[in-house]
Amino acid sequence: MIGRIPILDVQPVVDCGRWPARAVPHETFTVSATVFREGHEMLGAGVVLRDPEGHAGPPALMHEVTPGTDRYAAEVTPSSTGTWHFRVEAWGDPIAHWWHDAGIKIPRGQDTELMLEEGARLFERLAREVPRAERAAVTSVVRALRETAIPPLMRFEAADTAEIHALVERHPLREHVTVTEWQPLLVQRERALYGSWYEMFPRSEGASYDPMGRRAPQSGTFRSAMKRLPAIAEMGFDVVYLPPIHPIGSQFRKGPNNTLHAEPHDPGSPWAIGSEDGGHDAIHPQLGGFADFDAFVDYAKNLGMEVALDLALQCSPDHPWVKEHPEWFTTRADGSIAYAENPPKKYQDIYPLNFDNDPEGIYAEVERVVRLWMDHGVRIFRVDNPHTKPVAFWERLLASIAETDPDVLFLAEAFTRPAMMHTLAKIGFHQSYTYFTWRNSSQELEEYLHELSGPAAAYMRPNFFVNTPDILHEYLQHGGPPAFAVRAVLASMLSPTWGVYSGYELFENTPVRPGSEEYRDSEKYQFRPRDWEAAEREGRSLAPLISTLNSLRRAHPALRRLRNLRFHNVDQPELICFSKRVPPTDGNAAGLGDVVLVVVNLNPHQVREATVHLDMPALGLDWPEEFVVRDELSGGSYTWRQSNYVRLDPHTQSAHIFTVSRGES
Ligand SMILES: O=P(O)(O)O[C@H]1O[C@H](CO)[C@@H](O[C@H]2O[C@H](CO)[C@@H](O)[C@H](O)[C@H]2O)[C@H](O)[C@H]1O
Repeated sequence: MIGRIPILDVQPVVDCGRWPARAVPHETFTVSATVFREGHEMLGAGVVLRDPEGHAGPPALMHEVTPGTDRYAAEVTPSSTGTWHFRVEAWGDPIAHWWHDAGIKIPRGQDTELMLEEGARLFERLAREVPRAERAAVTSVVRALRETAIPPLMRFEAADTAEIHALVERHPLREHVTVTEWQPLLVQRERALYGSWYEMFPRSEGASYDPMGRRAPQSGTFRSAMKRLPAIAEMGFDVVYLPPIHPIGSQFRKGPNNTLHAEPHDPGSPWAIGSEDGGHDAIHPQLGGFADFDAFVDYAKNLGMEVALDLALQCSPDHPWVKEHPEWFTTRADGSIAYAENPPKKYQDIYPLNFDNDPEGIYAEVERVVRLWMDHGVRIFRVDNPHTKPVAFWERLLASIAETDPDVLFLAEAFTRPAMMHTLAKIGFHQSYTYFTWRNSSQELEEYLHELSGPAAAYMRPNFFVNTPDILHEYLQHGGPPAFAVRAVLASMLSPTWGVYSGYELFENTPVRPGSEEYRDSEKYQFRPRDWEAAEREGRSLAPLISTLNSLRRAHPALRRLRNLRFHNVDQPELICFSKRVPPTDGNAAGLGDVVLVVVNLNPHQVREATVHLDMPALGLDWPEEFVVRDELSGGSYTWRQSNYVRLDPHTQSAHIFTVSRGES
């Protein structure tokens, strides 16, 4: 049944409530619904949040988003992790109705005494419902409405003050209260939404590699890779993500630059998991043992970082599962097993698992493997190609892990069609890789970010990697250091979670061949030691900018959110302008809260100038106001207004990152 006051189309509700909407603690989000009623009686609506212990808070009053649309909205903020619920309540609002009618009739002398007495009775009812401390204010309104010695308009005005409106807003007199179903809201730890990721191959750190091939290369180890961790922490990263660390197969091992022939000393792709040394539950002997891995994880933790591990469910032909469980693979008519593919890419060094041959056996083994790494301190998994495995498998695995360990997070690396990407997020993946690397123009970025920060943000959280070992976009290949700076600013300011694959800070930009997005001499197939210190010493490093970006993200709560992203108009297509704001939480209505405003020249070669036209309310400002912007990259301060001139030269500074205040410049 529809209910006394119709409430329709409640948002955010994911697939009719089949899966919960998501948030992190203290993340404010909007609940909206279409609410209306018969006739011209007035109504009120509110959102009630119920915490994981079952305590429901007072309704957050909803307001009509645009007059005449019947679409109401309120912002709510869960305070802790766990399974919350929310519902929308609507009610007839007789006092609002009386205010409206009395405000028209009394000044005109129509039904004056009748209207005043009806008002007095409504406030009498209200006096019985408000908390004791507020009662006196209400009864004084009742007395004033009945004070016949005073002119009627003054009696009405006594009931129409800002204080009384605020009191009624806090404690509305509600009739015909109608409620929706409780809708699920899963509140997960902050890192599910916000974090800075750094991808590194531990085998490259401390490796020796002679490009002339005179000496056999030597792998780095967890112990040598640990030496790199302080510099990563120094750049402000929160998560160190390691590609697979397991033994690597030798059959069909790939050689340098993805060739199909490997010399005996070639290390192979880390994603070709499994050899006689073990499979997904083992560590590559060249990296060290479990004690070394544990030491790496502990050291990262001491530096304030978490270690994320790759979960790539595939096997080299030498993986123990191939011998022990031949039924887990698809055998062809000639007895062979087809290699894996993600068309047009060919992975000749690995076999895919067939999840339908022994679903229970594979499930049990994968859960065992995941829990084993969890026991070694891994609380984040980057899942390789989840879209090539059954969705139901992931839903079961992620639910089972969440039941015992809700802090364990999974990032989906699924570059595929929207239906699959969105569904993986809905069924439990905490984060998703995105198409950010391929969105470079202002129009592409705005359209894509509208999608990600709009309704999809209720269940899908983007991770904006600027590059990966597989993706060196042509913008980086041809744009020089300014292109690297631009993309780092965009990723770190647009998305609460962003990531960098090592070498980015050294502006590595050589593709294996023209037109390819693969790196030349890719670390996927060979060791790649780098001289980080020399690069920094000689000013050939983006590390200082990355540190600044990450420290701004830590200092500004607005940057740790997604749903608060707003774009502003610029009269030059190669400039983009956007802002993020978190309003004040201390009730200081005059304060702006935390506001960051970013302007970027997307052209890495040429100066661009433009006028930026700001959406002032999005910044918490009135249209005619002047305000102060401080550029956190250059240190300069300017007085700005709604329209402002901007000039950005990629060879000196491609972006302004402004913090906004009403203070002095
Ligand atoms: O298929 P994607 O583009 O999403 O890439 C991911 O998965 C690949 C397969 O695991 C992985 O590819 C790398 O490992 C393969 C197996 O060893 C190898 O054949 C490929 O040449 C190598 O690129 C890719 O790195 C990963 O991001």
